[in-house]
Amino acid sequence: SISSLQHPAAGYRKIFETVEELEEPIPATVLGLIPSWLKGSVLRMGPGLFKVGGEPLNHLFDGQAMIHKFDLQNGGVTYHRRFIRTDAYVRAVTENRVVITEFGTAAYPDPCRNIFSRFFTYFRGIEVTDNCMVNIYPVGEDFYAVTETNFITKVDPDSLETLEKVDLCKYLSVNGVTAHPHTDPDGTVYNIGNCFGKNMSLAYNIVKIPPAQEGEGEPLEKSQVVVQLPSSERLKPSYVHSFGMTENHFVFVEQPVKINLLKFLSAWSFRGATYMDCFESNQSMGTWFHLASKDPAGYMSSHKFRTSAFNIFHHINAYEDDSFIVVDLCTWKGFDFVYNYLYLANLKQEWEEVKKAALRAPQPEVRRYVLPLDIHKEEPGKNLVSLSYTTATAVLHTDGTVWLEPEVLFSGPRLAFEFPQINYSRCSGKKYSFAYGLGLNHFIPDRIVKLDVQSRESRAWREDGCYPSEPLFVPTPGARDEDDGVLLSIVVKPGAERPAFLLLLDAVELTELARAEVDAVIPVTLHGVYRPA
Ligand SMILES: CCC[C@@H](CCO)COc1cccc([C@H](O)CCN)c1
Ligand SMILES: [Fe+2]
Repeated sequence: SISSLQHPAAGYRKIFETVEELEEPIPATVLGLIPSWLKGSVLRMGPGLFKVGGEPLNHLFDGQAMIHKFDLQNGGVTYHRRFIRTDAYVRAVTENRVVITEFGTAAYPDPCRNIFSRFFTYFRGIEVTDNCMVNIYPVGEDFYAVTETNFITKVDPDSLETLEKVDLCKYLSVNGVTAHPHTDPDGTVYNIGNCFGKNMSLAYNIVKIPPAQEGEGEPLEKSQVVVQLPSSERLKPSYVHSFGMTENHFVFVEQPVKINLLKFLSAWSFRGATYMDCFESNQSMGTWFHLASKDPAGYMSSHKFRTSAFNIFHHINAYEDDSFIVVDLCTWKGFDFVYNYLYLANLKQEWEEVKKAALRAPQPEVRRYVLPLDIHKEEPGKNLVSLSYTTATAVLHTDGTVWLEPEVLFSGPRLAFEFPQINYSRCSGKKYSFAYGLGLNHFIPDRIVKLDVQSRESRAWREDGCYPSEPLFVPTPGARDEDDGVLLSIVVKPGAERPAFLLLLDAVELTELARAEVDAVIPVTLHGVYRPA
């Protein structure tokens, strides 16, 4: 069965190894039939260089950013990839050492500098990284490759050339924004980010970038902070990876994984400090849910939702039903930071070791939380959720907080449904039925999963020795059904004659339509976007 997938050969190591960029796109060998309407590009970001100056980069999120593109047209497919010319990449390659501190790897002091200049470098803060290896998304007519800091990089989605490094601090008071923005049908882009501003009590800013107007210049010039949300702890804001957005509300889940600002903002980049060193777990707060109205934008301070501790990276979807907000999440139970288990040395161990390490990690679970909007006239102690189709509960306490208990939509021993995707243009912020995800088996990606969030049934695609990526859903033009479309995933099959392919699955049955094989290994990719031709 699916749950007993084993990887004794440890083929997964291959997706964490350095590859070279391509000078020109290469042709793919297509097996099967690509739907004639499927014309466009799959664009994905991930780490491509895992070693600098002979030294390994330590963490999954340290590798230097590489952009990947599969072009589909007239049934033919080509593959291209380039390193993004970030400061982090260019300076590392030029100086043959890690110059910019990455998420889990500290910059090496410049051996050529004398003791005095090294001493003063010691006292300047770390140069924030622009290593945009996490996602790529459109803002107006432009495409940006991003990480979660204040630097985003404009790229050419056809040639894959690096165009411009943009500092969001020029436009917004944020220290960074997530790699998971939401986009309205009109093209308005929303995001959330930490703001280590003046009094540090308003710690999370929701930002809005208006749609591109003809001849109106740079949409980023017109971006603005629309909501400020308070931090549960003044000097320790939570790490935020994504957020929820319904038709009328924003949902922010404040997790007990905190950024220690005294460490993060400290003047000195103390010996070999990295971003990972600045995290700590709050072992008592549990997890808080915050709501804000969208238009007019405003924080809803009287809605204080509390539940037990979990890590949250990816929201699946959120929507309003009656006077409730339904929030579907990929959670990891407990306050221990899941990223502690994502060091490359861990992920590249023998399979038995990988399984042992995952035993101690937070356990994954897809959960549905239901937040009541009307909580004033109710008496404490009663379950306020009256939606017929969910067992999630919400109980008002005498202190004015509302305690939430979830409904579990998917759970398996160290089997995560992660990197969730939906039919976004049709269902984002609305009641929906289907979520597609990457199945992580003790953190190793080895399945593509479809979850029916109504029936709680799931089905999976897998193949021996294959390691897929996050699946992107592309709706069939003019489709009637929500799941009428194609799933696109980059699959690595180490040792095969053509060791990587773009897999095209029918999204209804998860049956294979086609695969476009290339004579190249493709390292792990985190997130991406399908760009119709
Ligand atoms: C102390 C953490 C600071 C926050 C930014 C401040 O808002 C995260 O900063 C980074 C830095 C480097 C790579 C990343 C990756 O995006 C993570 C995984 N997606 C995040
Ligand atoms: Fe993510």
